Amino acid sequence: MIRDYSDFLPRRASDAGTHADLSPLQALGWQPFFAQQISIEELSATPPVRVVEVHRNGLHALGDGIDTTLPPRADLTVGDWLMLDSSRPRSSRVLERTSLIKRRAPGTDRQEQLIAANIDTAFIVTSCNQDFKVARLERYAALALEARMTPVIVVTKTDLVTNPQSYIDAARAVSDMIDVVALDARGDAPRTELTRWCKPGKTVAFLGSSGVGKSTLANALLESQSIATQTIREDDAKGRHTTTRRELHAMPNGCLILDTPGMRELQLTDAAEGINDLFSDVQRLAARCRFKDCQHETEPGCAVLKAIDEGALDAGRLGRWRKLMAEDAFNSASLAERRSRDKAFGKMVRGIKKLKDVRR
Ligand SMILES: Nc1nc2c(ncn2[C@@H]2O[C@H](COP(=O)(O)OP(=O)(O)OP(=O)(O)O)[C@@H](O)[C@H]2O)c(=O)[nH]1
Ligand SMILES: [Zn+2]
Repeated sequence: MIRDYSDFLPRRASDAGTHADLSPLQALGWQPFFAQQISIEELSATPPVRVVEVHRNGLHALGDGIDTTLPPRADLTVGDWLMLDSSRPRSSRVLERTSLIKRRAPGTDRQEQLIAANIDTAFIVTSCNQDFKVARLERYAALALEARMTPVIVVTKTDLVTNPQSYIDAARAVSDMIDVVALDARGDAPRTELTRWCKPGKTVAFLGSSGVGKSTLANALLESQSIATQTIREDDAKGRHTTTRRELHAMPNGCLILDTPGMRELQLTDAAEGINDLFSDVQRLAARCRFKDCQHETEPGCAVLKAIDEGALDAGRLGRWRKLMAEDAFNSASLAERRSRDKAFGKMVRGIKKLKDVRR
């Protein structure tokens, strides 16, 4: 099948404005952070390529004059940079990432699933309807902070409610470190409101449930209709999971955009730091409790309970913090368990092999 990648590749410099200054690699999001990891010899033997799309049969990767498909690899995801070893593509070295989004895969085997790598800004998208849930915003924000991305909350569908301000206020309460943008995703607003995070050579991603307008926002920034969108169900405002692939697209100015499929379930794993960063208000209070190991339940001298009593902290927020910490601890512990089990199993297999070799 021949695909048209013209939509991915940045347009000619003449209609791209600032993008004229970018080298072909920079136009794919190449940054000094990656260049620092390689030697000149490595660069000439194995040129860098970026995974721009993940599909079932492989990974589509682009580089300077390179357009190739690599076999699928569980340790690679969209946005990754690797040094392409054309004789042994499977062994191509993956460069250290500036950021990595992962989650615990849905289902019973608590495998870690890589969602995207090397994203600078994460637009966390929700709408002024039943999708709007503070707990979900906190979950995504903790994930973004843990992944070392800049989170920005985008509240769409402001045109569908008479009082969008209540949604905006609730979104602002998630963290005073996180910017909140509220808009109608279908008009010019995304371009005027979101472009300050969309600089040439940077990579931004849209995260959020199905139907909240991620593809609509991406299309607005891409100034095209290349990503399909679909109306949501009227009864519960749920989307129809229109976006199924994870794929990078280039904006006319040379910023890269990742549209992700709506995630039905987002379980945090290894995200304690992100959760702590997001709930720094609770952390700050907890530091003032009389007991170091205060559980903020019934202890005397508990600064957290005092703040709730005085109305300075919302009891719901404390409850959600507890829940995320517990979930993260559970998922991380079972992941650690699984890793050590796999290690022990590997050791046993190697042991048996050795034994066989000796017997031969
Ligand atoms: N009125 C209104 N409709 C919007 C807005 N943003 C998106 N929509 C509509 O909501 C529906 C879903 O939008 P999409 O952009 O497909 O949502 P998505 O988040 O990409 O959904 P998935 O691809 O399923 O994950 C479409 O019919 C859009 O036109 C908005 O701000 N206002
Ligand atoms: Zn306490």
